[in-house]
Amino acid sequence: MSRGDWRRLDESDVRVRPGKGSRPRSKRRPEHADAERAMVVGVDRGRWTCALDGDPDRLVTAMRAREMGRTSVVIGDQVELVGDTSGTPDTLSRLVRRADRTSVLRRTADDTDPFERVVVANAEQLVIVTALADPPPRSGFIDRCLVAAYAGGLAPVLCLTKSDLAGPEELIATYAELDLPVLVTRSDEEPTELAERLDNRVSALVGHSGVGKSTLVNKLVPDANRLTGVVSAVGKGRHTSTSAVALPLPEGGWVVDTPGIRSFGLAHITPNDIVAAFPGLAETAEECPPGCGHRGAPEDPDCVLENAVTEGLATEGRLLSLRRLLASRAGTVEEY
Ligand SMILES: Nc1nc2c(ncn2[C@@H]2O[C@H](COP(=O)(O)OP(=O)(O)OP(=O)(O)O)[C@@H](O)[C@H]2O)c(=O)[nH]1
Ligand SMILES: [Zn+2]
Repeated sequence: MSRGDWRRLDESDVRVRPGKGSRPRSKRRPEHADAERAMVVGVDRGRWTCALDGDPDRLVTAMRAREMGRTSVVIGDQVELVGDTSGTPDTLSRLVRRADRTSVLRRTADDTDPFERVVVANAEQLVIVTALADPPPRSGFIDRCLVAAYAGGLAPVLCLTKSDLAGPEELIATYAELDLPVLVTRSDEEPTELAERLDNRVSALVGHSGVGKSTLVNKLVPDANRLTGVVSAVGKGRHTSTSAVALPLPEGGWVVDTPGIRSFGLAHITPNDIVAAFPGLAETAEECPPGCGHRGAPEDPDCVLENAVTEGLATEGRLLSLRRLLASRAGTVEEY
């Protein structure tokens, strides 16, 4: 493999296989039997802020050990630390291992980075924050978030803000066939239902600027501003507002704010990745010709997904919703 090919490999695909040959020979590193588990809650220029045992009161700053190679470490990753894990200012521990991920959220390639990167790992939910007005909702954005969630292994939740300005009925109807929990909030009321859904889970929040995401985060995490500073400062001074941080919820669990993410990387996602998140339709898709895009005529005239509807495995609306998502991945739906 050439150097260029290595760069193209997403680091999350690289598995460290601890075979006999790779066992460390030095007695000074006896497989890190004393390593402590932690969750990554902040990342800033080569320093990782980690919560030991996932405890927000035991934050430690770590640097990556050389043996980690190119393995990427992002917010939400479960890692193992050795060395000084006291968390005392100006101490650094060493990050020696990263667990396999249960979910991934990728941001798109852009001018500064030509590769799609995982930016949040292991989040259980993706909360798509959309204002009902000011700015107006864009179903293209919601659809692309849904695709990223389904393909990355996160359960999507739709949070509709600013319900004092417009009603949610139309959007609720649009997504009625997707088993998508929809929560409605407004800034003059407490987001109780949302707080319950986030309780004791790791959830990523995404939304455009101005939709009221900060307003929500401040209600969910009363100390959010100070904590953002603590988590992302990591002993290096300045706080970069574009890096994602995980903020601890008062009753347990974390919300990951993603200020730097404007769009998700969907280029690597195949139609089958999306269909797999649709029980009933996924089984029928196995009867489709190889490489089927599942969008029906004219793009995929031999697609047999309609059979799922005639056989009662899925409703017509559900199939249409799936096909709308497939189209949004293909980039034929208006971009946001
Ligand atoms: N009418 C109304 N306005 C709201 C509501 N929630 C937030 N706003 C207003 O909408 C504007 C944007 O809110 P923010 O919470 O800053 O939105 P954001 O999504 O974090 O935006 P950025 O900070 O730019 O990322 C502010 O002027 C808020 O006061 C709401 O429920 N109803
Ligand atoms: Zn098909």
